[in-house]
Amino acid sequence: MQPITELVLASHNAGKLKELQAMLGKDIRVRPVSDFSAIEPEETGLSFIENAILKARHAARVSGLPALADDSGLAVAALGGAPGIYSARYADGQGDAANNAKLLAALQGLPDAERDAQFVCTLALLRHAEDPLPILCEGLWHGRILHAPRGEQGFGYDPLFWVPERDCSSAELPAAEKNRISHRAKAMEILRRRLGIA
Ligand SMILES: O=c1nc[nH]c2c1ncn2[C@H]1C[C@H](O)[C@@H](COP(=O)(O)OP(=O)(O)OP(=O)(O)O)O1
Ligand SMILES: [Mg+2]
Repeated sequence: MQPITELVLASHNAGKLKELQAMLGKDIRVRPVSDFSAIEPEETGLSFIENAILKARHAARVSGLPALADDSGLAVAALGGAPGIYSARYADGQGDAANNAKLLAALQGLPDAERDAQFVCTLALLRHAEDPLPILCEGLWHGRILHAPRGEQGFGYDPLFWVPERDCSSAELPAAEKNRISHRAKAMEILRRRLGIA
């Protein structure tokens, strides 16, 4: 396989872009898809990986570059895996604070033992828009949903996600530490191996 030296990151999420850039930027020249197009493709897939592929395909098409997409979310056991692939749209597009408030309300009164959750990250890398064999990677990060937000780092659901192996919320982890142990870090480790830049 031809080595990849430049790629487009198929995300419009600033927090995610920052993490992906920090994880890849030293080895590969990365550019956000917003350099090429402001259009966000509709995430019509029924799985993380389908949505990752359709975002990467769109970015490859508008940029002419290899494209990496991340489709991720939070799966809460007590909610049957919700919000899952709908994590970004959980509170109907009103943003992170509304998503977090809705999640806290949905779990109100549940004890810690019933608040298990995992972050899911899927990555899809397409060498070009018609790539018939995308590189697909996934990473999971187990934790628990807090009763109130904690911490200022990160983005999305980080203030509500308790990280048992560090005894803090994921919004209390320094960025470099989150980037070593998160769902995204685990998926990225697999990708790096596949690309031969491990
Ligand atoms: O490390 C994380 N820490 C906190 N929250 C996270 C994380 N990783 C994903 N999440 C949440 C954010 C969003 O509610 C959803 C992803 O939705 P997802 O569609 O993949 O991304 P998005 O719409 O924000 O940006 P884009 O699709 O342009 O990449 O999961
Ligand atoms: Mg999205």
